[in-house]
Amino acid sequence: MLTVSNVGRIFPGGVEALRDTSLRLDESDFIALLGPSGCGKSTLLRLIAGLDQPTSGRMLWDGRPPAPGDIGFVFQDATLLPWSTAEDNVFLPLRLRGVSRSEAMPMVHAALHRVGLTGFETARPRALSGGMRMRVSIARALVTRPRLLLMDEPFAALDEFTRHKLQADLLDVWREAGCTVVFVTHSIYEAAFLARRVVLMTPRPGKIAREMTSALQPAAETRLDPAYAAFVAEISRAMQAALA
Ligand SMILES: Nc1ncnc2c1ncn2[C@@H]1O[C@H](COP(=O)(O)OP(=O)(O)OP(=O)(O)O)[C@@H](O)[C@H]1O
Repeated sequence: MLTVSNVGRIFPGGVEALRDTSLRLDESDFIALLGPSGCGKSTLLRLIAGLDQPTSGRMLWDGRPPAPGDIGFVFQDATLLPWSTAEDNVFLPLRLRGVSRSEAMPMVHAALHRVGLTGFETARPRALSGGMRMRVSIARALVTRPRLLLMDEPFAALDEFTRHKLQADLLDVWREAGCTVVFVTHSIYEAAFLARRVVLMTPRPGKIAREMTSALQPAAETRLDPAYAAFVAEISRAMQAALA
């Protein structure tokens, strides 16, 4: 889908956020960008989204470059419009593209259903829990049927129980939607649970230290699988070595 080729990003003022970074994104892949604060994860995600341009290197899309709606973005904060209902928040990206309300509603309701929010269409954000607000945010990103879903620490502010539930549900959503996911996280446990490929990044300057492939079949019960514990240990060792 996308080849990131020897990309660097130096910000005005001289901070080298990314150096010589290469990464391939395939159709239907699930990639975690894992590393400590400041290693350039968000910078790389913004470059993939086209929200920022590299200082050096190239981003090469296979076939046509993404059109509006081909990329969905989910942030740590759900960033919902507080005065709008769940339905209207999910409608927003379609409304901005000129889709009428009557044409959009079946798609909006399908997206809300996909994240388990049927029955909450007319609820406003303040009436929803943190996990439910994040579900609305994911539905809003899915409603345009993106080929690529970019997620920047979306579950970091949630409690552990809610986080585990959303992680398991995200795997179902990913399988159903068939899109490619790039998921930024600080958590080794989260990366090991979700991703097919875990990309380890290190700071100063931000770069990719190593890429690891998962042998797990991701599912809710994966957390109890000794192979999951072994993968977590393997990533921890690799991260320690990369940061040494
Ligand atoms: N717009 C900017 N201008 C200057 N420096 C920046 C800018 N954005 C990011 N940086 C710097 O680039 C480096 C990488 O930042 P980035 O946010 O990509 O890291 P990160 O791995 O996502 O960190 P975190 O996990 O804390 O979000 C950091 O040193 C950061 O301070």
